Amino acid sequence: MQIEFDKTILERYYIKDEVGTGSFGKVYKLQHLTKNKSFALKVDIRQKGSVLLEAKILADLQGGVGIPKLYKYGSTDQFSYMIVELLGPTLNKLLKQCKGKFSLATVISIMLQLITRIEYVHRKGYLHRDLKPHQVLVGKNPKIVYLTDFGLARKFEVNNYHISFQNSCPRVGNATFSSLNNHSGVRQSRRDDLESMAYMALYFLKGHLPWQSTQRINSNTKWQNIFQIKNHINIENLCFGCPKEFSILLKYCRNLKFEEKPDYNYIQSLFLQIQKRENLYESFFDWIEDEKSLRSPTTICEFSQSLSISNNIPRCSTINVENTRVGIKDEIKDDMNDKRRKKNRARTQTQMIIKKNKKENMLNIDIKIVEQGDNQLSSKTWFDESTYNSLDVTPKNIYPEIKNRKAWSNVLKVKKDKKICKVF
Ligand SMILES: Nc1ncnc2c1ncn2[C@@H]1O[C@H](COP(=O)(O)OP(=O)(O)OP(=O)(O)O)[C@@H](O)[C@H]1O
Repeated sequence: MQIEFDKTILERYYIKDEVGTGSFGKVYKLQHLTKNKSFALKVDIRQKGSVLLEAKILADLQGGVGIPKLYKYGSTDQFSYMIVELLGPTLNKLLKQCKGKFSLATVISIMLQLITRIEYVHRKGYLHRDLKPHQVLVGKNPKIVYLTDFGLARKFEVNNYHISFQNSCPRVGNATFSSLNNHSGVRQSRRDDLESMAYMALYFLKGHLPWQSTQRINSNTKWQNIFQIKNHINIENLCFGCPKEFSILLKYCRNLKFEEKPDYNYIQSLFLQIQKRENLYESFFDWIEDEKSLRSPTTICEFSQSLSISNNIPRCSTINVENTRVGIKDEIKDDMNDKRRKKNRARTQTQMIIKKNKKENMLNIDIKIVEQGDNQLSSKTWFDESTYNSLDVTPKNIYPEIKNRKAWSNVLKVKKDKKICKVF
């Protein structure tokens, strides 16, 4: 359908490009004729008034951080529309740009903001009911994420009364990120938004959810197939490879009662816990250019050594320990102010790959020191012999499962390019 835009909406604006399409309509970039200002125009071509309903909800939500500003809404003979703040790409688009996965630091930075957005919407008495990566967009400031598309949002609290429990309700929203209760026809409440949020966190970190399929099937079959997998998969298997807090979060969301107010601070604290433990940046986004360069590590040196072992090493495995603290020589430490020291530490990673060669009863240790981004101290200065000697790596860090310290009684020295690495 070709839209003839009404002059009364557009007398001061012109439409530049289409910036998105959804199931209810299209979104265009709108440019002011004289001022250098752009907006987004969301148009409901099916004339069902869904954009008007969304605009009214958005009007109620105005003032929250990460909630798009609403400028105007109304309808013409042909369509209803709203003019809102023009935002940047969706997280789904950014995920594709970042090769299908976000780093742990980025996932946490996103989730810390998203939980605040959801809490805000809930505080205003609304449920979003359709959370997915397409609905989260970055703003002009690419470090701020916005929650959008309130087309399916509804009140869960009217005159301070929580809506009543119901089952046999029609499913609402999208199947991939839907809560189990929504799949089963249970009326949505705050807990369902949070369960969707937990699936988003997993999706961002792993790049895929086990129930996602590229098969073209009708909507009903899709909902059913997804439910089958989502309902039967063990949470630990689903969260395999992610920090333990991801499974704790999902269990927490699934155990919330229908009317229960989620503990948003607790959820925040789970993510902050990971951030602290893994020594991650507080606000890190893979899609920001200079942060991208930080993500492409430069290998400074690699060592390999085989160690004869007679003890029982629990199992043959490869362990990649990232973000291990790397010691810095004292005089270099003195040169650095606190901020720089923190930055340098966060930008350096020691990766240790430990493989047990079962047949020969040998333990192969590969140590790789990588530096992320540029440092004021060049890698040559930084990684001299004494720096290697001060590597703060303990067997426990390297391989926590090794109980018998005898296996490590030998100090392992690895010589390569006249540099010495000492692993205690
Ligand atoms: N304010 C905005 N600024 C820039 N692009 C936007 C904005 N709002 C939406 N978009 C783009 O338009 C797309 C569709 O918008 P939206 O999700 O609001 O439409 P919808 O019809 O409700 O979609 P859905 O099928 O997801 O319910 C978004 O995925 C996004 O790419």
